[in-house]
Amino acid sequence: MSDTESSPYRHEPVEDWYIVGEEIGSGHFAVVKKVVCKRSGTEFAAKFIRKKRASTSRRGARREDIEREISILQELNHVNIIKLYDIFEDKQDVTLILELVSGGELFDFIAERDVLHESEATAFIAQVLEGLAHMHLKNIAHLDLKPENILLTNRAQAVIKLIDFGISRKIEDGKNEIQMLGTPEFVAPEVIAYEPLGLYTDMWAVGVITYILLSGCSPFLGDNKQETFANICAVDFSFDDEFFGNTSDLAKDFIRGLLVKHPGRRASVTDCLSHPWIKLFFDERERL
Ligand SMILES: COc1cc(-c2ccc3ncc(-c4cccc([C@@H](O)NCCN(C)C)c4)n3n2)ccc1O
Repeated sequence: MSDTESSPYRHEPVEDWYIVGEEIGSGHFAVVKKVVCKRSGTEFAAKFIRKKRASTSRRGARREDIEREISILQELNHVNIIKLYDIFEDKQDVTLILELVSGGELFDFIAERDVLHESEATAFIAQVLEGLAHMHLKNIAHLDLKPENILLTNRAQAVIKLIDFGISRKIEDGKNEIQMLGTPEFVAPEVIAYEPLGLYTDMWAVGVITYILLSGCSPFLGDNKQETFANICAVDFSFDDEFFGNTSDLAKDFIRGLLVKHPGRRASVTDCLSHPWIKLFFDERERL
């Protein structure tokens, strides 16, 4: 019996239930399209994941990777994490029906603004931390956190949504021997050193993202991947006055607590949520 026939996913054609629209994005072995539910008229995002056809093929996603991403999405339920509503499967794709997020990527928001005010940055980072806290409580690490994988519901009072759980993992007994690579600019030293990854690997990426939000610069980016990796392993970063001259000491302290080589000494998501720089955001939200 083929995988398709025995799988628990819906085997009707997606097109029977959804009007498939424009492509809104793409990732590894997947394209994301806007779709409209024929019955309700509601818009969703559909992630069409191309399946590997033969074990020797280099194209397509492995079944165990698809099933792992689905299992992780099914376990998560948080306002800052993309919601999974339905799953279809046919001969060539597994298709995830997901909530549609219309404000684009944080990456583009930063590019348009160059730098953000600290209050804007804390508003984004606090929500990333709340989504991560939900994941880390379930021992799930994202492992590919970067501005392209943080979407905004709108550009005004933006709610952020974490996406792309394609390399996410359940972390058993605090670490995982998986060998994998996220995006060079955002990977932690343990990823480069092929040492065990953990929830702490996400926290390094939060430090890099915060640094970028406040300065428009990437702390470790070199002229090539090797140089970037060398900068990361040396934890070679600084708060150049040209970009951080007006940044608070609290913000720099928050970043310093995350860009720490030893995973055991790196700030956890709980440490970050109680950091004074982030507490300012929550106190303000309480007050309003
Ligand atoms: C759950 O995993 C994913 C969800 C999505 C997703 C879900 C809902 C949704 N609403 C709007 C969008 C959207 C809008 C613009 C660009 C992208 C995205 O493809 N860019 C992310 C790039 N990333 C995968 C490196 C996605 N999405 N994307 C995209 C990739 C994923 O791996």
